[in-house]
Amino acid sequence: MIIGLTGGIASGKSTIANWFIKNDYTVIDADKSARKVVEPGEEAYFKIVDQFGKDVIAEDGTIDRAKLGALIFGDETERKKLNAIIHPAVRQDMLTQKDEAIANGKQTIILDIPLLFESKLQWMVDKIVVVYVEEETQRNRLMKRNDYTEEEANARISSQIPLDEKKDQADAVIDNNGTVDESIHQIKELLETWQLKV
Ligand SMILES: CC(C)(COP(=O)(O)OP(=O)(O)OC[C@H]1O[C@@H](n2cnc3c(N)ncnc32)[C@H](O)[C@@H]1O)[C@@H](O)C(=O)NCCC(=O)NCCS
Ligand SMILES: Nc1ncnc2c1ncn2[C@@H]1O[C@H](COP(=O)(O)OP(=O)(O)OP(=O)(O)O)[C@@H](O)[C@H]1O
Repeated sequence: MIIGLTGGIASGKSTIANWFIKNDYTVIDADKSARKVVEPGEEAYFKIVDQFGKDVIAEDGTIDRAKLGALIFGDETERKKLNAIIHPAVRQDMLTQKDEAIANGKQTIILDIPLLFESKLQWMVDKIVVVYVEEETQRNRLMKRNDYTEEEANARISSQIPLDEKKDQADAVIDNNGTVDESIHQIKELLETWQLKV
């Protein structure tokens, strides 16, 4: 079964995904693919420099993620331009990894895709799990993790579909407002219900 693991920025997807990885499940991570496809020399790298200028190149030649983030979060037009460059490459990379996992006999494959709903990728998965937190908790965790100001956190949160809306479209919801242990308990219940084998 192909599971789409989604949620919002800092809602706890990686925390849940790490539990799956520790328990030998196959997890394919869209954020990781998004980093890989913009490495120097990749097609998307050149397109980004063409589109956003040389200012977004860091001293070591890689894309300066903080600079690019400052340009696109809070500006929908710029964000759409970046998405149009990166998303097709990310999708292709994830599909390749998924096919490899299937060829290797994996029973359950978890696609960790933050923008599953925004990018309308429901077709890629059999079931959707949303990692949910209330917006205040999300903002606080994001500010703490990334050392963002409230304004920086809000720009990122408001560039995504609200978690309340995503929750309503999920096949299952992990409520991550409580402790990590409480969330893990919910995953274990889900594994039982859906009979998910490694
Ligand atoms: C703008 C970039 C360079 C900022 O990098 P940074 O290291 O600060 O953030 P990181 O990549 O770790 O993303 C953190 C989270 O931000 C959110 N996010 C990232 N990109 C976007 C976007 N285009 N729209 C809405 N939310 C986004 C996601 O929840 C993601 O998990 C980077 O996020 C990026 O390249 N974004 C475009 C690609 C993309 O959409 N990635 C998300 C999954 S495919
Ligand atoms: N149940 C929890 N209790 C307290 N802190 C938590 C909990 N779950 C996650 N966190 C913390 O909140 C932050 C965000 O979690 P995590 O990195 O897993 O989110 P994410 O959804 O993967 O984020 P992103 O989309 O930005 O990659 C991290 O600092 C993490 O340690």
